[in-house]
Parts: sequence; structure tokens; C-alpha cells
Amino acid sequence: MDTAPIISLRGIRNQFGAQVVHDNLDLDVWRGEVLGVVGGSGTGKSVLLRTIVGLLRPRAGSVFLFGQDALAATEEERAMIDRRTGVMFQDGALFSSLTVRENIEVPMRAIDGLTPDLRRALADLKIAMSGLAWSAGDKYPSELSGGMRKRAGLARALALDPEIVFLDEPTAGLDPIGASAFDALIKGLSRQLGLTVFLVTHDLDTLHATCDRIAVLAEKRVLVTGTMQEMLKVDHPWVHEYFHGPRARAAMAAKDRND
Ligand SMILES: Nc1ncnc2c1ncn2[C@@H]1O[C@H](COP(=O)(O)OP(=O)(O)OP(=O)(O)O)[C@@H](O)[C@H]1O
Repeated sequence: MDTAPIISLRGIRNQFGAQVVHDNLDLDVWRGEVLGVVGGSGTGKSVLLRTIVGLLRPRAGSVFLFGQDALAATEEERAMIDRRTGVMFQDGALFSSLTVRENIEVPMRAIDGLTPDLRRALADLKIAMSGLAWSAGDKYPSELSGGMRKRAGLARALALDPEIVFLDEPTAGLDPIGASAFDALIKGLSRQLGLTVFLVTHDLDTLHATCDRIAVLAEKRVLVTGTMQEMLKVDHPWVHEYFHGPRARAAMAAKDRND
């Protein structure tokens, strides 16, 4: 592990009208780890992700990415930060009028000197890395299953060889087999490429299968971070219920079967 976090948040406050979503929130993410972010509905997991990737400016606090103050960055500096990160939104957020390959090429268009042939070859590589068949490149999003759309969204997030990928509910809506295949894909990519993964999820199987560490959002902040083993010992009503409830027990049993 590096000595400096790849993502560092301090004193974050997010508020919509009178509704305070985050107050004095701190979080560090370390290079190469898969961090799972969990919390009850409406605790601000997606808002946190949007804050880090620069889609939402917090009312207060600091966001450091790659050691750089992202909120003080110039447009040019922000663009450089964006090139080092990839985001996969819940529904894949693909352009419906473009093929999968063209969708993956979109972020590459910002890079000078990439010929169409090279872009195409790189897009095909990302398609393969995401576990899609070659033929998927020519398909439109509407022609794909939910699981394939997620893989296409992941391929686009990987387009510029990011150092961090942000995944918002990557397994939501997938059947259990599709979800566990996606978990294996994320874990494999993280290990092979040294990717840092910031993963918002409700899926306990995903936490068990992929995450090195978990951050729990509650009470408007990151209440606790730690490994799954550490989560099991946390004495907080929501955390206890989440990690010891019936679904958690089923996920743990599945993990034991797979180990
Ligand atoms: N642009 C916005 N304008 C006003 N309120 C917003 C906006 N974005 C988010 N919120 C509110 O912020 C709160 C946190 O939303 P967020 O989507 O981050 O929750 P979440 O933890 O991801 O929830 P879930 O698990 O249900 O997806 C919610 O109450 C939501 O209504």
C-alpha cells in the first residue's frame, strides 16, 4: 500500500435545500484496494460517488484525488484527473444511438493522435477485457441483456486505462449467476491491473466476493471502515443488522461454499 491515499475526503458536507446528506464526512481510499460503500437507502452513497468524480460540488470540505486538491483544480487539471478515473453508472449510461464499440470510443476521442483504427482496436480490447463477445461491439445497447449492458458500461469506464474505477450498484438487477460472474470480473481486473475500485453496493455477495474493505455510510458520515471480519464486530444497530441479518448469513454461507 502507498503511504498516501489515492482518494482522500475531509469534512465533506452535502446538502440539498434543508436536507443535509453528509456532514463532516471523512474517507481515505488506498491504491489497489476494492472498497465497498454500503449504507441504508438515502444515506448518500451515490451523492458521495458524484462528489468524488466531480459531478457535484460539496458545500464544504476537501476532495483529494491522486494527492491533488480536486476542488481547487483548474479545468485542465480536472480533465487530467478525469482521464485517470472511469465511472460506471447503474444502468451503464450508454448512448442508445451508438454501438457498444462507439460508446467505448467516446472517451478516447478526447485524446489527440488516436487514429480511428487504433481507437477501434483499443475498444475491442476493452470489450474482451469486460468479458463480452467480440460480436457485442457492433450491437446497440437496446440489443443487449442487462448483464451485457453492465459489461459494456464497464468497458467504457476502462476506456482510458483508469487507475480508479467507480461502480454504482454494478450487480443491481442481475440474476445471481450474472452477479457472481460480474463480481469475479471486478476482482480479476482489480488484481490484474492494480485498479482501485470504489464500489457502491447493496449486494452482500459482492462485498464478500470482491471487497478488501468496506465503508459504512450512516449518520451523515462514514461511520466505520474495515474488513468484513471487522464489520462483524461493529456494535451499531444498522451495521449489526446488515452484517448479521438473514441475507448476510446466506451470503456468508455462499462464500464459505465457494472458498
Ligand atoms: N440532485 C439532488 N437534488 C436534491 N436531492 C438529492 C439530489 N441528489 C440526491 N438527493 C437526495 O440525497 C439523498 C441521498 O441520495 P443518494 O442517491 O446518494 O442515496 P443512496 O444512498 O445512493 O440511496 P439508494 O441506496 O437508495 O440508491 C436522498 O435523500 C436524495 O433524495
